[in-house]
Amino acid sequence: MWQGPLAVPGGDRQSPIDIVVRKSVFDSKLKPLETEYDPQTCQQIWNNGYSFLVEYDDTTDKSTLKGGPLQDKFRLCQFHFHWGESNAWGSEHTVDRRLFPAELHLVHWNSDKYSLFEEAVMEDNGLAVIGVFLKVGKRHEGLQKLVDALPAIRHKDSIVEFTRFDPGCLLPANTDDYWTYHGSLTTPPLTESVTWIVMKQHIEVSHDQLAVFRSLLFTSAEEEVQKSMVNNFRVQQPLRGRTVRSSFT
Ligand SMILES: CN(C)c1nnc([C@H](N)S(N)(=O)=O)s1
Ligand SMILES: [Zn+2]
Repeated sequence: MWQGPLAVPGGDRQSPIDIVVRKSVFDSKLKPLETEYDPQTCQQIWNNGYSFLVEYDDTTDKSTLKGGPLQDKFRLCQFHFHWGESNAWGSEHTVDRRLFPAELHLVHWNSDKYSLFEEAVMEDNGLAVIGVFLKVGKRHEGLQKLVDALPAIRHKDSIVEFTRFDPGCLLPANTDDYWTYHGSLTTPPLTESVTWIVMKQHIEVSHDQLAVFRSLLFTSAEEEVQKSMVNNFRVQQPLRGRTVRSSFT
């Protein structure tokens, strides 16, 4: 799995973490999430050599997240996944040390306070990422359009147009129950600017759909040795005294 700098100098709010359920603190002030995603803002899907990203037009407040633990409105800029080479592991966060085969991240930035992602990524309250665990089970009909696009971006730096995709179809039925804590991006620049919102309820995808994720490559078309894009997750980081709050008892 991707390690990168094991620790960020002075980093005391790194992600991902293990969510110890019995140590999470119920907070009745936590509101339900409010997502408003416009499928028309979906632009392209590309392989960045770590994962594959579906990118949205974030020049206006058309696809937004508010509510939950957030005080401001956040704009969706992209979503991506982390997964393992086997169904036994692959997620970045764990729940009482339980690993899931994959994890979806929907990345948003604070458009009430900042005018660009690049600005927001440096600020404490700059980003909000929704994490959703994936389990292997029945086929996810909404995911299939995305799975069908993956062979076209097999290699690092390949990109294709990808439009009219509603990321809301990837959220679990129940988005009221979540854990939230202050952490960081899990790939470089690892900046400690993320309010994490990890869904309690997972979504199901089929074994075959997940197998297509694993057919992607870390390597570009020019490289002699092709490496399967698997285990693109960071290991859990120390909690360093942080409290994980829950929106449910
Ligand atoms: C620059 N952006 C949007 C990101 N940088 N790192 C990201 C990580 N993949 S994660 N897992 O969202 O922290 S997302
Ligand atoms: Zn991620």
